[in-house]
Amino acid sequence: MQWTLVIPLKPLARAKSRLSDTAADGLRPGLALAFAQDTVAAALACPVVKDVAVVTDDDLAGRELGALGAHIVPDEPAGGLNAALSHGARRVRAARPESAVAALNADLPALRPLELARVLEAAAEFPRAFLPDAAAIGTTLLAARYGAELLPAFGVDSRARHRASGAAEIDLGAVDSVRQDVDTGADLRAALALGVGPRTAAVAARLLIPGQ
Ligand SMILES: Nc1nc2c(ncn2[C@@H]2O[C@H](COP(=O)(O)OP(=O)(O)OP(=O)(O)O)[C@@H](O)[C@H]2O)c(=O)[nH]1
Ligand SMILES: C=C(OP(=O)(O)O)C(=O)O
Repeated sequence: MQWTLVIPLKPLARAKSRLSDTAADGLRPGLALAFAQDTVAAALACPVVKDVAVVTDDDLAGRELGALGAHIVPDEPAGGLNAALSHGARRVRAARPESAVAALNADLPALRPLELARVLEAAAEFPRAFLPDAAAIGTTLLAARYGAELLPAFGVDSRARHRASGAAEIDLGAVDSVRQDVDTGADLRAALALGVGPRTAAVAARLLIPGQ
């Protein structure tokens, strides 16, 4: 099964506010863009990913991620993360109704294409499935096969909401790179320890990160 990924991205100037103690205001938009670039590049290199749609209103991010090969969908609902994801999934299926779609966070700078493939192959066993984040509280990926609606419920405590919605929880070892979202300085250190993509590595080298 081949998947279309829907990746949401906030305007860079407002992104990653919880990293303000790790990256100064002047560096944070570039860091958020680097996370998104490394996430999109790894997603496009995944053998079971057919294409990637990024839902964003950020002009610079749209240009840079479009140059990597993503389709850019404007965040027309402007109603937050879940509205953006539902909109992206509807757009994908308006063009190709048979699409298998999966929402993936844009803050996975350590993402490895073959780990993503294992997660999507596991998701293909269920109408809807999700992967909990590294903290085991949130979600990094929510998948819906042909015939199932995505019904995204991301945000604080989304693991419990996705489970309650009937989506199957994917329980796989050795997929840390798909689970390691970066919200805090501690998350960034964990991602650096896993090994991040080249754009994040270049920006992170300009930050003073204790323990690095
Ligand atoms: N298109 C779109 N994407 C969003 C929106 N809100 C959040 N996202 C994206 O959804 C994913 C998870 O978002 P959060 O972790 O809640 O937000 P963040 O900007 O990454 O970090 P914080 O500012 O620290 O909350 C990231 O890829 C965000 O860029 C939105 O309103 N529209
Ligand atoms: C939006 C979510 O992630 P974050 O922890 O990045 O806010 C989520 O886990 O549903």
